[in-house]
Amino acid sequence: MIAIIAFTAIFVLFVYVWQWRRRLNRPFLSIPGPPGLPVIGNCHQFIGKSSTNIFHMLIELERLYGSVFKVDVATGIWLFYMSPGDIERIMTGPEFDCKSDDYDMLLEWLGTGLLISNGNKWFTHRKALTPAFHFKILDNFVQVFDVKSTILARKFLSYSGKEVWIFPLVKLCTLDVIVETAMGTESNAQSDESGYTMAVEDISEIVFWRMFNNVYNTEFMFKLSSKYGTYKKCLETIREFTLSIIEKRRSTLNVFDKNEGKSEDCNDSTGLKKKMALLDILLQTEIDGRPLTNEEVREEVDTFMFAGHDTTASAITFLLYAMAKYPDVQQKVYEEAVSILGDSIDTPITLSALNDLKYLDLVIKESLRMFPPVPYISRSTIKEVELSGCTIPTGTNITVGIFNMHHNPKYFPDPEEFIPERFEVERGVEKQHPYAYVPFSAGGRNCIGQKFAQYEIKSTISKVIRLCRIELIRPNYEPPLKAEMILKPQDEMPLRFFPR
Ligand code: HEM
Repeated sequence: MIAIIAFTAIFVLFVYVWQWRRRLNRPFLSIPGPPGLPVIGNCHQFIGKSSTNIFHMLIELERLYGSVFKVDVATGIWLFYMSPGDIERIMTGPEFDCKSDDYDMLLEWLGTGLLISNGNKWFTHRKALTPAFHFKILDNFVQVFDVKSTILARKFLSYSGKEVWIFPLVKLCTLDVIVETAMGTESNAQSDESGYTMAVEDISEIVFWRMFNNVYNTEFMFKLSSKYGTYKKCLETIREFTLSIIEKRRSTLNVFDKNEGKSEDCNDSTGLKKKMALLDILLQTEIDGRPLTNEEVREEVDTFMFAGHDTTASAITFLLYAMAKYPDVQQKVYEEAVSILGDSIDTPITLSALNDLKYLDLVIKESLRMFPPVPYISRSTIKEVELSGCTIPTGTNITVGIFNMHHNPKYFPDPEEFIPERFEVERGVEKQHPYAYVPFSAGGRNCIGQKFAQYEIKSTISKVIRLCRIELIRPNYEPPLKAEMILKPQDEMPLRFFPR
């Protein structure tokens, strides 16, 4: 009797789930995608897969199904878009302005900082924080970029031509930069080997693993998993580091107040504080008619620390690799850097000199095309929308494949060849479709740190290249890639550096 009741209950549940999933799938019938199983959809295809495997699966799915496809993750359908027309719609349409559910996995770490927040909170914070990236402010940061990249270049040379795993070293450098600029706090991560970057590395991997693993999607199951302990430890390390930075800056500002403004941070003739840090805005400005709470400050600091160091580290790492792989490009970058900045690395760099490095601009663009630091971004529809001939219901998760689009031969002929000249104005590759090349995203939710990143990358590369000649560890070495939230070299990118 009990067996019959249990069997009937399971059967009813199965029919219910099956019907519910049929309704869920109905709007997307015209969109192609890999065949799935009746109740779990494509979930089983992601279980046990590493971030490298998942990245390759997404590339393969695009090859099989084209630039629009779906993946059935049992609790919903994920739509993937990889053509410029659709991406223009998604990046500029207010109905796509909301971040998708998978960003929820970041909530405990980043809170609702600028990257994840939506609606009024996002709008007011974005407006208040935009001045922290004003041209005049960036001008003050160039000196920090310069000092920190000199330390990095000297570290590379200290390996005397032996193999160096550059990604961890570059991350420490970009961490120093973001802490000393945006947070206005002295940082020596390159000499003190901060545990922060390792914690970010581990937590990013865990968060990505959860995004594609439906079993551990729920809090309850995640807490039972073997990764939960590491996750909590990482959070603790990150939190401790962030709070110490906020505390240090608060004390500096208190001293500044007591000295009635007589400090290194005095106003200059433009009326902007000479070293007004993003953190100062967070600590001193009223948003929505009130100061930010400690938790709101912490969320933004965590957000900017992460978004501002891991992305630029990825960009610089792949650029150094590209120059090692293409010695003729490296030579041209070197010659331009010496002709504009001189060969003495002690001469301070200026923003206007960086603007004159035109060939380096092309090389950076090409590297961000081939290796976009943010390979995928996700949104959720806030109302029913038409996209690519399909009516998409409210609350559907949509992923934009920046990496895939940047490698599409239709928009970038010979996409696997490194050709900086394709970005020359006369060739007009960017004009062909303005949304075919979007390493910093576009529209209202584009990267607030784009200019900051571009100057930091330019400053770092022009410094390293004037001090070092870069070589691959062996001819034709190709780094295996992994894509979590950030595109990374799976093996930490080994390269060799020799003095000029
Ligand atoms: C090469 C370096 C960088 C790249 C390729 C990059 C790329 C991007 C992309 C694609 C987005 C959109 C993300 C999404 O929609 O989910 C974004 C957003 C963002 N980026 Fe960057 N980023 C870089 C550097 C930086 C830096 C240096 C900072 C801070 C100093 C920064 C801060 C942010 C923030 C706060 C957002 C969220 C903006 C918003 O939603 O209003 N990024 N970035």
